[in-house]
Amino acid sequence: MNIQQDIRTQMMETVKTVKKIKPMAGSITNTVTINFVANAQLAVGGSAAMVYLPDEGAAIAKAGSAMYINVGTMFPLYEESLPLTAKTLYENKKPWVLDPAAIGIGEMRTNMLMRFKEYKPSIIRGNASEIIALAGLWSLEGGTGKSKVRGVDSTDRVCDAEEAAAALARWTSGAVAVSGEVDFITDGSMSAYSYGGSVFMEKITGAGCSLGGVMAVYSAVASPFIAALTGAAIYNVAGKRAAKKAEGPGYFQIIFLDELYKASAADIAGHEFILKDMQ
Ligand SMILES: Nc1ncnc2c1ncn2[C@@H]1O[C@H](COP(=O)(O)OP(=O)(O)O)[C@@H](O)[C@H]1O
Ligand SMILES: Cc1ncsc1CCOP(=O)(O)O
Ligand SMILES: [Mg+2]
Repeated sequence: MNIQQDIRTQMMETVKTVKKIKPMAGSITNTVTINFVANAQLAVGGSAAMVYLPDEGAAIAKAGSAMYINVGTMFPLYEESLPLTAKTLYENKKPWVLDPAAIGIGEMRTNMLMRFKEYKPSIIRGNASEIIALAGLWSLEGGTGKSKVRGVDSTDRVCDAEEAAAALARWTSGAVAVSGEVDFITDGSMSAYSYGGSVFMEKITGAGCSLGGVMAVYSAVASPFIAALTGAAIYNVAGKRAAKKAEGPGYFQIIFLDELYKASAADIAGHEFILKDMQ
């Protein structure tokens, strides 16, 4: 079996296993898109639990199979919740996904993201500007000191974030997914470009956040690279199909959840992605 086929088989297994065993991936995520994240996790077959308090973060980190942390909206409480939860995940060897949403805004978000460096998230998912800024904050190659994130949006191209993504993945020994028109996923040695989706995904809030939540669900049953690539692929498939039925972002968001629910291992069999060896 060639490597592309082997990876595709692992992605298909990941989709099937999640639907079968319904792994629970808890979240501490932003208040803007929290409902959409939970719905997306349920749509692919996972189980969701959103928490805020420090002891709940630590408890759900231990009880769940994986976890999702997104720093999109900060509250004073998180100064305690976030490091404690990340530390618990790291010490208990639980896979976890970090979305450095809105990196660059405010001192507390910067401090929290700096603390996560030692707790090595299994998957880091962000748009190009967020990935470049996180690599900069962690003093890794490809990063820049000055964030070009515009609020939560990217002003960089995915291709400009490849070096930063690979450096972050090598630091964590995990995977990094850079989202955009074409998604780039890397574990620092093997990389993939995943195609599909829709421009409507830029016109709704939470496409990126919910993708991170879904990657957390997949990380419960697969390696970081396979989990991240499977998440990107299933979003590419569902987004492309939803766009054929929608005339605007409102209906797109609804129909996208239906397409996410319907997307199957068989759809991964026909999904377009290209592998690239980074070494
Ligand atoms: N122009 C586009 N065409 C197709 N898919 C897109 C486009 N922009 C974003 N996406 C998809 O939307 C999802 C979220 O990506 P993105 O918008 O980059 O994240 P964020 O919302 O965090 O900025 C990903 O699945 C990505 O593939
Ligand atoms: C608009 C906004 N503001 C703070 S968090 C957030 C949600 C961002 O969601 P996404 O990055 O998935 O579009
Ligand atoms: Mg985002």
